[in-house]
Amino acid sequence: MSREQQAVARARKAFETGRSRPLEYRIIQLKNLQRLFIEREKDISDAIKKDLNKSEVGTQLFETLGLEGEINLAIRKLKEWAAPRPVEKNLLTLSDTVYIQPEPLGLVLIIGAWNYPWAVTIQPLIGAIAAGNAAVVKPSEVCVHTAKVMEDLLPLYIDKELYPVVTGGVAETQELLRQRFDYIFYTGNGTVGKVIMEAAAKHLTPVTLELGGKSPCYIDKNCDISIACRRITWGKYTNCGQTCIAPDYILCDPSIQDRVIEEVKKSIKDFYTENPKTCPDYGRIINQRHFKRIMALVGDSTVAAGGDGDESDCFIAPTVLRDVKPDAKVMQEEIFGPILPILPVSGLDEAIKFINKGEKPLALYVFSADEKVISRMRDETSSGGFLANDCLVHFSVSSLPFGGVGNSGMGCYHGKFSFDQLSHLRGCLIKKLKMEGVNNMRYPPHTPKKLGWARFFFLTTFDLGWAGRMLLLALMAVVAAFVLQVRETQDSDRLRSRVKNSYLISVDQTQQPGCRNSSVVIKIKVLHMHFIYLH
Ligand SMILES: NC(=O)c1ccc[n+]([C@@H]2O[C@H](COP(=O)([O-])OP(=O)(O)OC[C@H]3O[C@@H](n4cnc5c(N)ncnc54)[C@H](O)[C@@H]3O)[C@@H](O)[C@H]2O)c1
Ligand SMILES: CC(C)=CCC/C(C)=C/CC/C(C)=C/C=O
Repeated sequence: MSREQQAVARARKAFETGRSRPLEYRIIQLKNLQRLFIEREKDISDAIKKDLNKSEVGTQLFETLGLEGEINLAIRKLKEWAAPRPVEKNLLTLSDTVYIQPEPLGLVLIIGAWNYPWAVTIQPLIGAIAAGNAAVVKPSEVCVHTAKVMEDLLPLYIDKELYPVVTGGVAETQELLRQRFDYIFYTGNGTVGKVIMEAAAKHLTPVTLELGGKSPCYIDKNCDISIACRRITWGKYTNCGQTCIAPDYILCDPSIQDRVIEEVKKSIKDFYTENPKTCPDYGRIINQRHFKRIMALVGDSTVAAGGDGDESDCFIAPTVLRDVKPDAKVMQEEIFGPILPILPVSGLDEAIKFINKGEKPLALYVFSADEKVISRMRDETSSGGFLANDCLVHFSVSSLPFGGVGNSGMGCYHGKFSFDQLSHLRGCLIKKLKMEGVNNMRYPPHTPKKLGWARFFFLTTFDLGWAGRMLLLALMAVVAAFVLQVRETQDSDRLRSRVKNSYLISVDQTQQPGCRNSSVVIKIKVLHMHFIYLH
């Protein structure tokens, strides 16, 4: 058996023991993971410094802080998320117990990317643990030092059989992909995303694909350009542009292009000093392959700021390109580096048209003081996430689903969305072996009269509204009081047992059953009614 097969087999066996299921066990694992981030902060940031030249504070701000928040949330909410979720009922199931019971999927494969190696690998793991699964964790081999730290540290803190770390590159990942999983959660580029989906299809394994793409950023004339550019500069050059939701390019009116360039340059200086190369908060390109790829994108456009690089140090200066044409090299792929092209457009209409010609992006940014501009941009385009007047911060909001649409991915996570994504939401209906008469309408022989009853029971909906619900509650209270009184005052055992067990809905229809639009009078004689949920 290969190393990958062994890890998968062990994790599957551990899942089958059932120990990942109790909520207490999940919470212990989450707390242990929390402890890892507190106790091993230095190991984590030293490795990321070597991989991506992120500062210690930067690593906490962009990677571990969010993870700690997600762990806290999962611990606090787990009981609520994992509890049965009562649902509305129809007439036919009024006396049944009807609910959604989240259950673990089984064994999950998590394949992480290199650009935020902890955030994008451990955040799905938090969801997998919370949902009661086992999970094989495959960090990106591109972050050599971080992958090693993850491989060394995770088994010291969390159940190493349930949540093994498998390191390696393409060959190892493909060996993993030949195994059977119950879910695959992949973060990375779309080309590999297709490889993942193909492998998953062989076992009918469902997938989440967290991909990337070109996230547009429209700056309206009607906005505070200085503030807009400060926020865009932060969103673009954080982690040297290697952020899945970084604003990829700017669309703006030609009349504000010069001002935008000046303001971006000013913010670059404010954030990263006159010499970003020596600034501890300015990152590096992950490797020389990506360095060459990014530098080659600049060639056929006009540089307005930066443009220089040092291959030996994987340094590329924060760069702005002006008057960029849609067919320029930099517009043909996700940049994933510190290059910010500006494409002049005549206004909102042209910006929307341009965005809609491309693939659906992971994020879409609009800067405007005009709410109508923001609404039009939102309503006339599609993207994984949508932000007005800021960049990136939606990633930090656990109550928002994070994920792509179309070419930018499928599925979503964060907070409860991670829990739901990695759970099976099992529909449950618990009936009693009583009231068999009600079922006659569905048993042969099928007749038009029975169909009429079935129509009524299936199609009648309770759209009571707030006042109606209050009225029904009051009615139930009266009924309950009546039942109690009956129980107290009637001595007869015979009568008492009849009251306890009877539950009758009698229906008088003013027209023949089977006719549409029949007006219906329902007389409810309820003596023992069990509502799990009254929405
Ligand atoms: N949506 C998100 O949340 C998100 C987050 C981070 C990055 N991204 C996107 O990821 C991309 C950058 O990541 P990347 O793809 O360069 O990361 P990467 O090279 O680290 O690859 C990601 C994972 O895929 C595996 N892999 C690579 N080639 C493979 C193959 N041929 N077969 C099987 N597995 C293979 C790697 O081992 C790695 O674990 C960008 O497009 C970025 O936008 C998206
Ligand atoms: C610090 C605040 C407010 C937000 C963090 C935004 C950010 C840069 C998150 C990282 C997003 C991420 C993992 C992207 C993947 O490529």
